[in-house]
Amino acid sequence: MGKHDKKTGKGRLDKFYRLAKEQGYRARSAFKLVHLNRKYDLLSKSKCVIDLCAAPGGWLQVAEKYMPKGSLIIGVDLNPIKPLPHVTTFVSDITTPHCRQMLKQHMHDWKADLVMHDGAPNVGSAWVQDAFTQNELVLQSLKLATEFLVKGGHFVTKVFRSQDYNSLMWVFGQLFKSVEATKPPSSRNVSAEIFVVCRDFLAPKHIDPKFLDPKHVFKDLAPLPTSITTAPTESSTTGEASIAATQASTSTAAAAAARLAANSHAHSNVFAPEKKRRHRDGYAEGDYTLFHTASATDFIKGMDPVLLLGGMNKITFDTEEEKQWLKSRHTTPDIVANCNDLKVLGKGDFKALMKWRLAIRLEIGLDVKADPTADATEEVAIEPIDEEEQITEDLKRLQETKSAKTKRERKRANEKKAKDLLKLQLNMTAPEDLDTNDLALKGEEEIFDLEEGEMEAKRQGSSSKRSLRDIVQDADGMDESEGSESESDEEDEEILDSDEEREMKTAMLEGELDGLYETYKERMQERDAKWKVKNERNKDKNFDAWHGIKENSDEEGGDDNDEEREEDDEDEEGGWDLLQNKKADDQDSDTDSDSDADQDMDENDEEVIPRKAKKEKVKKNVIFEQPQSRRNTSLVTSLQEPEKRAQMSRQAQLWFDQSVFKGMDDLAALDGDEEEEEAEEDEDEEPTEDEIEENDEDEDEDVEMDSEDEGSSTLQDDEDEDDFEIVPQEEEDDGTGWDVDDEDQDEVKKKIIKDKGLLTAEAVTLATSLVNREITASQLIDQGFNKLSTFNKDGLPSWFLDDESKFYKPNIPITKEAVEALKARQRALDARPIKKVAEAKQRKKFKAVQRMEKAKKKADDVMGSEEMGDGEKARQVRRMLAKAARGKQKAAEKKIVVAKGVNRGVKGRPKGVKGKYKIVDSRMRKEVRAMKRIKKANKKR
Ligand SMILES: C[S@@+](CC[C@H](N)C(=O)[O-])C[C@H]1O[C@@H](n2cnc3c(N)ncnc32)[C@H](O)[C@@H]1O
Repeated sequence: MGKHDKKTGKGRLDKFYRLAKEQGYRARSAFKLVHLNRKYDLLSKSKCVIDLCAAPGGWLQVAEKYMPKGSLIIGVDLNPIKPLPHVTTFVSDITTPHCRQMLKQHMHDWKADLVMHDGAPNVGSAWVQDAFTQNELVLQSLKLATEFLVKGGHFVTKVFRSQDYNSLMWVFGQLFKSVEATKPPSSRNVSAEIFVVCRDFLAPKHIDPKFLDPKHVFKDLAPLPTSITTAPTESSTTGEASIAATQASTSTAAAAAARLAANSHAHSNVFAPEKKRRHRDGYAEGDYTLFHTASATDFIKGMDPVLLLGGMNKITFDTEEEKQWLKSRHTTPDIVANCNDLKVLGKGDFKALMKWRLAIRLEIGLDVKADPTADATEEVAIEPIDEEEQITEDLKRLQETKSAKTKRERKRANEKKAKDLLKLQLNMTAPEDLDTNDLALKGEEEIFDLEEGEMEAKRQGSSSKRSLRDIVQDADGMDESEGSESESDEEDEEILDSDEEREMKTAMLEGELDGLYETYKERMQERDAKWKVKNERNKDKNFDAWHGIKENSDEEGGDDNDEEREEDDEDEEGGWDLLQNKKADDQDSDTDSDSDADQDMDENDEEVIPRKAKKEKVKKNVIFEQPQSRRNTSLVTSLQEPEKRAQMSRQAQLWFDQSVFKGMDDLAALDGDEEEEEAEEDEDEEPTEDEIEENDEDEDEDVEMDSEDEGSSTLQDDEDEDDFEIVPQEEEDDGTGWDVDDEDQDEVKKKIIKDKGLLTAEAVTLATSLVNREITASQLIDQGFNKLSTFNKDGLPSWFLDDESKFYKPNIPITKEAVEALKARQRALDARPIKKVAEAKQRKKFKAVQRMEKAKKKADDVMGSEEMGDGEKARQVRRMLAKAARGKQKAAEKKIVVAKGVNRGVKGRPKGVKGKYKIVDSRMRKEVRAMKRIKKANKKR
């Protein structure tokens, strides 16, 4: 623990500290005398100087330096002063007669021209000597000065500003002609010290001793106690003896406490010790010491330990009891050190002292440790409540928990739904993968029924992951079991296990899912124009230009196309259409039973429903509630509705579900022509029963049909049926196909490659390997026959095929070089605006031709001239042609240099300007600009 922080306040090692070091002074305070001497010229005329409180001898050094040679310089201090040349020093207390004696001895009846006093209670090692206050010291030094000063001599003293400062000044004024207080620049601002320079000692014959008696000069000065004791605390249980002792010192303690209380910094000194405070108000009244001690008893038993810590310098352990505390286990060496020097403590140290105080107080029984458990018991004491209140409380709590749980679950479900929807939109999942709950997105009826199904499935303890088909089947079973418990299990199994049933339901669900997928596609299409492009690309059955020639050869291609068509047909039949067919079959076969069932159903709504009839009813429930008029119609008709509805947006569904639209079966009728057409197209896409039959019959023929005819073949049928004039569509060709036998196709592709070059990295890679003979054409063709070229799409749903088309394609090797080459070309293309470049080129070319024409004419003239010789003519013509070929050189730009300031009027090339230049005057430039502005403004008018 250092006494001062070397970076702040008093401890700051400032420039005078360094200067003193540099100049060999023993203390930085030497500069104070240097400055005083500079101001008052005290030393040069002095032959004898007494320095009171001179250690370590800085002032003595200065005196020796500035005083005339052979002067008598005497220094006295409590501390010994290292010998200095031409300086006499001795150790003494200036307040004692010994000092006076010694001075007399050294002065040999001489009188001093200057008495200096720079004394202060020692803040270093001599704390014990701090019995004197600063001003007492001053008065003592003045006393010695009056004794040893010559008439007209000077007295310089250090004073600390306080309420007694004026008294001191008055006394000085009585004894000296001139008294001046000053603060030399070397005196730190943080210090309250000032220097009083008393010049021209009057040397009165008789000086009233009262002038130099502190008791009279400092009238209100109360004798300062060395120990300050505060009144005992109420809780204190000290013995009678200590009370008596305390009472004895009460008067002095009260005075001291009052002084301490006046010092408003005391508390802040403890709570924020890092903040150095100035004593702006000077010293507390009657307190002229800088060092205060307090006994440990005061601290431990006192009422305001913080005030004590903030105002005192030291805590002492003098009494027996206090010495016992030193032996306590709580009194660590740190605590002792802290007590020794309170002024240097930090917040942590003060805290530690306060803790220590508490511990000692507990030890000696001044305080009683509070029982935390007792307090706690008191705090948590709850008044008994009656049973009813208890129940209400419990219920409330339960409700809160339940609602929180429901909220959480709902939130989770919503999040899941949103995620699944997103997945579906991003094509990351198939509608099939969705939870039945997610079908809420597709239509109300479906939600209701399928959720019911799933719930029932759960109830029955079926496996957690079940397909929709299972759920629907279970739903069937459920209703049956609900409707008639008397039905035998065997019968149930008969129904559920029926292959026909299963197939039908599978087909139905697949149909639904296809429908949903179509809706999704439409939504995507609406939203994203790019999707359309992608979709169109995906429609390309050849995948890409590199699928091989299999699909493009006439024979194979024909087959393949037919296959595709068949696949398409089957796709169309798959799911929804298949379901329709099956249903039609069912209808044929089960007409009687169905009609019976229908009848039964109509008649006995509430009664036990016969098996078949119930089954039918369940089916309807699963799909959606139909209007009465439609109930008796076939399932084919009934299932068309959900698809149509599924194609509607959810908002539209809600809209048309309003009562106003009830009875309007054909919602398409409400839409515009466009939608009608769409509906018709849909119908086209979904062949009716008859069409399917016809298609089946014509299957063989179809297989043999050309690819060109294929598009129209089915359409032709439609045409017959629907009286539509179907314009056979040209086969879509984006030029990426690879039909080697097709002359025209080949031409088209060649043209594209010629115009645009190879457009894909795969193409460039393959072309490069062909050119470099790394692969032959036949090898390339052979590679076309791979597992990917026989992609069997039978029975695969369209969403799957769409998805597959993205990834199910041959992996054509791509080289880095090919990619780089393409990129470079693209960059080059991007870099130039093609049209403008072409135009510029043409212009350039045209001008060059014109120049050459001109040159030719001139050359003719030259050749025709008779004045020139052949050699000269040849030279002339060569030069002219060369000039024409070179074209007009751009005239070198002229630099405009504005001459400003001193450069105005300077002639010749300006500094640092190369090439052609023109010097202009700034005024001229301004004028020209102004003219232009005016011209422009006039034009506007
Ligand atoms: C700030 S120092 C003086 C520095 C000195 N002027 C110098 O330039 O080296 C104050 C000195 O006063 C001394 N002092 C304090 N009380 C004293 C006393 N009663 N008698 C003698 N010297 C005393 C201290 O010992 C201390 O050395």
